[in-house]
Amino acid sequence: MAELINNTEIQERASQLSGWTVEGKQLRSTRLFKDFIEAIAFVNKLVASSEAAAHHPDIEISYNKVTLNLTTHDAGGLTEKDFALAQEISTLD
Ligand SMILES: C[C@H](O)[C@H](O)[C@H]1CNC2=NC(N)=NC(=O)C2=N1
Repeated sequence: MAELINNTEIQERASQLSGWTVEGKQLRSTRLFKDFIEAIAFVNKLVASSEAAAHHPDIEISYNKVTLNLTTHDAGGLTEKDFALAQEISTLD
């Protein structure tokens, strides 16, 4: 099982991530798009990286707004898996 990252390191790692905040035991990112079609296109781009990592964001879609939440369920908090996937998602348009 992936190891939990301690709070000090979480803050440090999160400060190096663009567009993500720590909310409780989750990493959260909200992205705004032109419309629903662009929002869904972005969500589709998440499939390949999420499947490759065997790690998947929880996704909220509200018209042109996509909110992603990452946590590691079996570890009960944030692990390297969350930061690695968040970093990769940050590189997507
Ligand atoms: C067996 C499989 O790897 C697990 O259920 C994975 C799938 N995707 C996951 N995604 C996320 N975000 N957290 C998890 O703990 C998780 N667990």
